[in-house]
Amino acid sequence: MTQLLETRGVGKTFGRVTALEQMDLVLSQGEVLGLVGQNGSGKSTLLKIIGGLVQPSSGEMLLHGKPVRLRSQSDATMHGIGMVHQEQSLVPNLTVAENIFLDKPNAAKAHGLYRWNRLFDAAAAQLRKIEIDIDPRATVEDLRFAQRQQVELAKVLAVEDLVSHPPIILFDEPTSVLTPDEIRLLFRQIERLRQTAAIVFVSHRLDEILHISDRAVVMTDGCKVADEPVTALDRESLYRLMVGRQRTIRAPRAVETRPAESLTPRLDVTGLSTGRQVRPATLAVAPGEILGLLGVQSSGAEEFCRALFGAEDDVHGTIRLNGKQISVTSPAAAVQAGIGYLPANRHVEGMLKGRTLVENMALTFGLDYGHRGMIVNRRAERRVASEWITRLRVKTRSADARIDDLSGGNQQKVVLGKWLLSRRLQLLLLDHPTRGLDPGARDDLFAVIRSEAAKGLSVIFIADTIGEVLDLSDRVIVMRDGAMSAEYNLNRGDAPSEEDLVRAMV
Ligand SMILES: Nc1ncnc2c1ncn2[C@@H]1O[C@H](COP(=O)(O)OP(=O)(O)OP(=O)(O)O)[C@@H](O)[C@H]1O
Repeated sequence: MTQLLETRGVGKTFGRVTALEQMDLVLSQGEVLGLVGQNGSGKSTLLKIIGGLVQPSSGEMLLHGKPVRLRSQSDATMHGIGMVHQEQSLVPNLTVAENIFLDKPNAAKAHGLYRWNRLFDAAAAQLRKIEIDIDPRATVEDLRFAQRQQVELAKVLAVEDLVSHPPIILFDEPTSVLTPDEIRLLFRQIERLRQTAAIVFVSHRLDEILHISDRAVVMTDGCKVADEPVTALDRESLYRLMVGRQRTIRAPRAVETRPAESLTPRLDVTGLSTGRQVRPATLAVAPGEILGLLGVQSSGAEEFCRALFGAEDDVHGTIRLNGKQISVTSPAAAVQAGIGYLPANRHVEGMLKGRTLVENMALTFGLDYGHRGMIVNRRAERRVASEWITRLRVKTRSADARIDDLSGGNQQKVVLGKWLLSRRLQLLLLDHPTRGLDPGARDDLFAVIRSEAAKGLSVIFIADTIGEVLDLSDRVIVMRDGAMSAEYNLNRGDAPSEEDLVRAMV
């Protein structure tokens, strides 16, 4: 196999934080390298260095055997290195075609100006290449999230046609926001690319790593701790290498530990509908119950949760919390009533950028720890935030670090902590809470949710996978086309097969 890229002793420090240490890695043409590691272990940093976005603090990189210094992302692009980011990198008010060629300075241009027809034709060819039917003239902000993700892929894969040598394509957790169909399409592209390119694929889903990769590299605290062909690995051994401990298998919750049904429901919803996607729904959730919602995208599950949080327009129906009717006209009203919501898109809705971990965590319920009326007790806030930072194993140098400086998965934990530290929280709505979490962190999160539920917190959660729903929930409701299509009470012994659930979903 031809060696395309080599990193020799590459390291990166951010102030006092060492993100990457002495990384030696070889990438060859025709191979898919699966990169795994706990949240904050340095995977994104390594990818960003290879992709030209971050400059290493030490070590060197060789491309086709020659030392190279990549000064920017477009420098990397011109060397045939493309990267699909965890967050989308498109410019919303430009067309699809402009976005695809934005970082390719000379494409479809004459005297520095676009030749529009040529640009649109070239973009159409790139979209066709990856079997995507999107108008290259459309403005990106008018596209749905999933379509934007596809444009992102087209943009990156356009580097194939830019260089005469084999490209290097980096995927940083590409599947966490994709539906199963979109993942299949992505994997088809990776199989096609495998013929010519070298690929690095980061995912927290170990099954995906084992399925698509030839080799797996495991990182811990910025160091490479294993580099093995996937044929020598299975789910368990990969988990152990990553997390450093064996998986704890959940003991089934005994039925009698569940709250009696005669209790006033924590949440009682009658005829709740939203103008666009949810048809009138009636449901009750008991105190301490964990209800899993399953559905394909556009099933209405997300909108249902957002409606409960006052974040949807045109909501009808009645919502009772602990028997009392409440009017959830805005997220502020929902918070006031004791309802929390972890959004799937934490970067847009969940996080205060530029602020510290404590500020983010104390944002909503800081006043719970105030004394003498409205005066906030900063010391108490800090103490409680620090307790949750420890409990959720957030990897940070300090509670006063800026949230921006944390890895994606650790940011997710902070946004969740913001709700969990509340003393008044009655109902927590979790929209894809495990997105971006490594498998160990996911198990930790489930343990925390179970323990809070045992203390009485009611939880409704939308999971990434059927396995997660079955793992965490007491009861599962499947939604299809805005209505509830099936219900299974796992604590009462219902044991739906994956096939049952999929049938109810589609
Ligand atoms: N710009 C930055 N400033 C300060 N620290 C940073 C910065 N970027 C990353 N770090 C730190 O470097 C370490 C590695 O982060 P990185 O994002 O590479 O982890 P990761 O393995 O990709 O994590 P995740 O799985 O959560 O995405 C973390 O401790 C993170 O806080």
